[in-house]
Amino acid sequence: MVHKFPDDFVWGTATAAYQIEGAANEDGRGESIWDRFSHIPGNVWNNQNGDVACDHYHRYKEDVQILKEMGVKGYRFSISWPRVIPDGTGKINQKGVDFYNNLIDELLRQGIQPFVTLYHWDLPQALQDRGGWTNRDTTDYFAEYAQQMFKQYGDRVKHWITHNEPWCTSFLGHAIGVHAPGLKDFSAALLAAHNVLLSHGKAVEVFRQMGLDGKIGITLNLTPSYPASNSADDLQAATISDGFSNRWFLDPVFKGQYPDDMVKVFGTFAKIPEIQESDMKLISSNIDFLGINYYSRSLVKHNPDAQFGVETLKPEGQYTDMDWEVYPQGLYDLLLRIKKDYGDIDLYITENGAAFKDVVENDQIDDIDRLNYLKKHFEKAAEAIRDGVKLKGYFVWSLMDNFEWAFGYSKRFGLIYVDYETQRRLWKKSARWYKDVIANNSVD
Ligand SMILES: N=[N+]=NCCCCNC(=O)[C@@H]1[C@H]2[C@H](O)[C@@H](O)[C@H](O)[C@@H](CO)[C@@H]12
Repeated sequence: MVHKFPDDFVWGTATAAYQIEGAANEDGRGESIWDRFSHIPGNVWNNQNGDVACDHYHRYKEDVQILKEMGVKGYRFSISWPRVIPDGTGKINQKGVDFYNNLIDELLRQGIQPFVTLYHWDLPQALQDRGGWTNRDTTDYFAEYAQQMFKQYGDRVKHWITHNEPWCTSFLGHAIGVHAPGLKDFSAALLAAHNVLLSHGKAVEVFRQMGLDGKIGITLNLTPSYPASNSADDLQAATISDGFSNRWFLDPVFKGQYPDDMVKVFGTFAKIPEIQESDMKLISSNIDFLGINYYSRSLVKHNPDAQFGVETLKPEGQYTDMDWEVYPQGLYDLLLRIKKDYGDIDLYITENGAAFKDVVENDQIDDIDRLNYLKKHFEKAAEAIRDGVKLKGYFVWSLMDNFEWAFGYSKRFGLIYVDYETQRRLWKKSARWYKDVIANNSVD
């Protein structure tokens, strides 16, 4: 069966600064928390780091040429805050600003719409030294940074994403500790989450005040949670899992309040952040679209000995190299749920993709697992659009293999294979297939 997409559907790919740029100590770039974190032995697989990565800082024209050949309509990338404002506040680094000017102009020359993420986890270390996201002042520094970026690029960039995955920024970085800055303090994580959301609201306010022609939103990683049975305990476990993964961020952004049930759950063992009068109004400032990063689902059951009384299961089925279950139905269910519970707002899949082990034979990479993963998820996206969801675009994670955070370069998500020894880019089978999907605007 052929799944057709709307004529103006934005097919694209996504990347992030720290994962692809390299040039970590070049042209005035300041240190980020990921530079610091990745250089501490033990934090990243094989003690790898983003010092060079895909050398995109020097190879961006070649990479934009690949985007052009792929026929993408949009390209989602992030700006490295410490590359443009090395100390996080104050002085601008013109060479850093020029890099993104050149990248944006190159994309527009090739007829590709830039979708810009302001924060994709690489906080300037100078701000971390003052408390980072646990310091409320950082929300003002973020608004200052956002204003500068709107001023520099707002004439050409028409889609802005304030934050990428506040859940990861907060919980992986401040509670679980596997991401920068590597804290293991749940109260700090809740405070960080609040300040990240508040900084989002302040950036939206600045964007509106500047009267820019464009749209602004936020990207949330959302994980639909399913109960292992219909028992009251398992249903409650799924509700708590949904609260932790999804509603802790969706409710403030769209309803201007934290979910009561989760305030009670978290309040039993952590400090709920102090909320000032205008905070929730700012956090729930009207946005133009929601970016959704979808990878997989959670299947859960009640277990009194597990965290929050929730045990995550590993059902039979196919798993990616990240050990994430392949579950396309979760994308459909998630999209319909967002529309039902949070409103009929424009949606973009700002990330979806899969890591599988790639084998190179005669410069060919037959990544049929990744191709089939994408095919199944595209089909579910088409069904959601058919059933009334305003899905406006889909960005595959990722354009190319890159630095996969604590997994280093051991996990490959790219449509394009990167040989890190030579920096050669090789089209995988999935990339050639994606080019055809875009050309036909349909999945067969
Ligand atoms: N509840 N819960 N669980 C949350 C589980 C975290 C899932 N990881 C992501 O969403 C990250 C996102 C990131 O933007 C990108 O920079 C990463 O490279 C990809 C691939 O890893 C994905």
